[in-house]
Amino acid sequence: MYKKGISDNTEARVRRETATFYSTLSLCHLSIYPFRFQYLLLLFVIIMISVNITGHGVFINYESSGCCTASNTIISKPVVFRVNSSKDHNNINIIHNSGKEEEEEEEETEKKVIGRKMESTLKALRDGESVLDLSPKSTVSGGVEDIYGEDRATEDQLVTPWTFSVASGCCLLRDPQYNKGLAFTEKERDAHYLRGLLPPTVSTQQLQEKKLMNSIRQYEVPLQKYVAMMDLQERNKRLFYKLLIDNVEELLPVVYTPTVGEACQKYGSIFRRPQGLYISLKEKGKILEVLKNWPERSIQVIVVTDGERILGLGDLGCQGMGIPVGKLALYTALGGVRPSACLPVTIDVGTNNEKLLNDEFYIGLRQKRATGQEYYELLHEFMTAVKQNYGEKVLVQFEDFANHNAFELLAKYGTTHLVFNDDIQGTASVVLAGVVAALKLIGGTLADHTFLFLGAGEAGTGIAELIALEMSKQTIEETRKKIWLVDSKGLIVSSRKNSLQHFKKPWAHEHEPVNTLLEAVKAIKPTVLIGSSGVGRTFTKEVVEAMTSNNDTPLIMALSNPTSQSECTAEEAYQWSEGRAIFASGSPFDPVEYKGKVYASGQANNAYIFPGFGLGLVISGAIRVHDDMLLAASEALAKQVTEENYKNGLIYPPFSNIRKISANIAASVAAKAYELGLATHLPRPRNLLRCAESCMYTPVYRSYR
Ligand SMILES: NC(=O)C1=CN([C@@H]2O[C@H](COP(=O)(O)OP(=O)(O)OC[C@H]3O[C@@H](n4cnc5c(N)ncnc54)[C@H](OP(=O)(O)O)[C@@H]3O)[C@@H](O)[C@H]2O)C=CC1
Ligand SMILES: CC(=O)C(=O)O
Ligand SMILES: [Mg+2]
Repeated sequence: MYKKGISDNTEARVRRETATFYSTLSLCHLSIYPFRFQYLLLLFVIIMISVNITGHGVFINYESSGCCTASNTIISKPVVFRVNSSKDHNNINIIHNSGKEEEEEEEETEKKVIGRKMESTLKALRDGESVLDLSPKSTVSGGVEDIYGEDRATEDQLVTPWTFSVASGCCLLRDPQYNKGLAFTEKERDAHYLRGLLPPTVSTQQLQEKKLMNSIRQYEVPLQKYVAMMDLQERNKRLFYKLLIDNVEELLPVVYTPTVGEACQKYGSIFRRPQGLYISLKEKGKILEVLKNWPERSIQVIVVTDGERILGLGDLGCQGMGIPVGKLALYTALGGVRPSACLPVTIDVGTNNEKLLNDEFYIGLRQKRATGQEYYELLHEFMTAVKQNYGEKVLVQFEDFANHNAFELLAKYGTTHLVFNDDIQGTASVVLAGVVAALKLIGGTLADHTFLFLGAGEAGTGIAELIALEMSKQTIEETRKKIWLVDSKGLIVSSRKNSLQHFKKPWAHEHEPVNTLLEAVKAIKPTVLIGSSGVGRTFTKEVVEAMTSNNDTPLIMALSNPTSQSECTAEEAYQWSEGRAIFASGSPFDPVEYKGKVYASGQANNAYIFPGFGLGLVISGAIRVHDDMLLAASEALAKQVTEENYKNGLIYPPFSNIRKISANIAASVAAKAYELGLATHLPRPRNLLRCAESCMYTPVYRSYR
């Protein structure tokens, strides 16, 4: 209903916005003020045209467009504010279309009132104070506070700071952003033409949550739970995020690894409605237009995959979409980035997965993967269009690309865009945090330990590099010597140097060739063993026993996802090490009982890092990612591990605290961005932690007038 075209020219945009405006407001309860409405409508259309014609680039979508009728913020005519909440709080440009002298005085008063409200809110933001009005009285349909509530707190783009309209009737019930289902009050049912469309009961969000959790728990098959959660996300976003936040430990394995892996494998069959943008070779030359088809304008985080290395499941082509969708759900639930600022993207250049190519339900391009120039041209067009459409500060997270492209894309766009590779950098940060935390249990400093990796790809070499960087208070070449990696051809040693991919070369140390992991463990005698091969059950009994015979407390991290690809299970790690191993894994395992003692293992997953990391970039307005920010995130995470966690053998804090953890990570990342001169939201808020907390999206229902 809101999408009327994809053309980017001014005329089409005005047409589209005008149509949007009509269709939205025609559903509102504006008939109470018929006169005013027509007058406002006319003024609004004039503003839209003048603003577009004058090239101010103002683009108001249905969500942020509004009228004053439902508001008590004393605005009697449309005024469009250009606000940069970060750079210059006093510099609020007001673009209006008055020209009527008799209204000027009234307008001046309005501007002052709104200006004062905005200034106080911005000052609160700057000082790191809460700007949230989470009282049940807060409204969607009116009030400057709403605009600067957590939904908009991280924005520095154009806003209309009074009301934004919400559709009525069936349209409202079908709009997942505003739908509250049975929780619409009697008053709202009257005001928004919902009478008869809902059964008489008025529910609370808490009761809805209880009911849904009950029904999700009835499903025994994880994929059914996944589909139920996706259904909810498409029906009622606030309830979806409330469930996810309040039941994070239970639902993370449903919307994320391991279940998301199975969902991607079967995505063709379970696909219902688009959850993100599909950009295929067919869209070459038109990617900017495709981006404009997405209903949200104010995007802050994009997670993009080309589907070639989905978890440890290999090439799933276009069906990899489940990954960006899942990662962004975590950006919101765990990191507080508002859902409308998140955009999942799948780049479809074909697939080399024969099974999918022959699957009649496959949803992607039915061709072999494009490579070389064709591939890089499409990616380049995408990266250029992203910056053009969303600006310099949109974060692009590369996810689950194969390593032959991942390193190159990161290096290429790291200097021109705000990019982050979760598999290389996020994983490195979370593992470094775990290792640093584990030092309390296994003793020594980082430099005292010897590391052996099974898997020398994105995750393996990314982690190795960050550990080396952390230690490189000495020289990095020296510290690298304590880190060894095994790939599918055995231990990476200097005699293999000529045939190695570039990212493996720094790890080719002097040593005779070693073919197997077990031989490598015996030869290198690592104190820390990290699995990032994507191949399950490779930490065999012999390997774990060899680690245990060399170390009192071996640190064993089986990072590969999903659970089927984990290098060993928690049960195996504790049994084979006779309860001595400190164990963490990429996908979660239930606690294990061994000889009367219960062992709870940690989840070494980049989900601890990327949501808070991204939030830190957003609140500081960072324009580039720097390795020191990864170290800062890692340190912030390690600091969240409590004595009690250590006592239980845990090297990560529980996910149930993830919002607090993310806020701390965000504050540290933002602090580093300011320190490095990479932040653009100036002046720097005095209290970054409070600022981060204030900006986090909270999915409680708003009341609508
Ligand atoms: N827990 C977490 O947060 C994360 C977990 N992961 C998981 O880590 C795994 C790997 O990801 P990533 O590094 O990006 O993948 P890559 O494809 O980049 O790397 C895989 C590496 O494993 C090696 N390998 C494959 N099979 C074997 C084998 N049988 N024996 C020894 N080495 C082998 C490959 O060797 P070669 O180069 O010779 O082919 C390659 O070096 C995946 O399962 C992924 O889900 C990834 C990111 C985050
Ligand atoms: C967790 C993650 O990013 C991966 O397994 O690829
Ligand atoms: Mg990944």
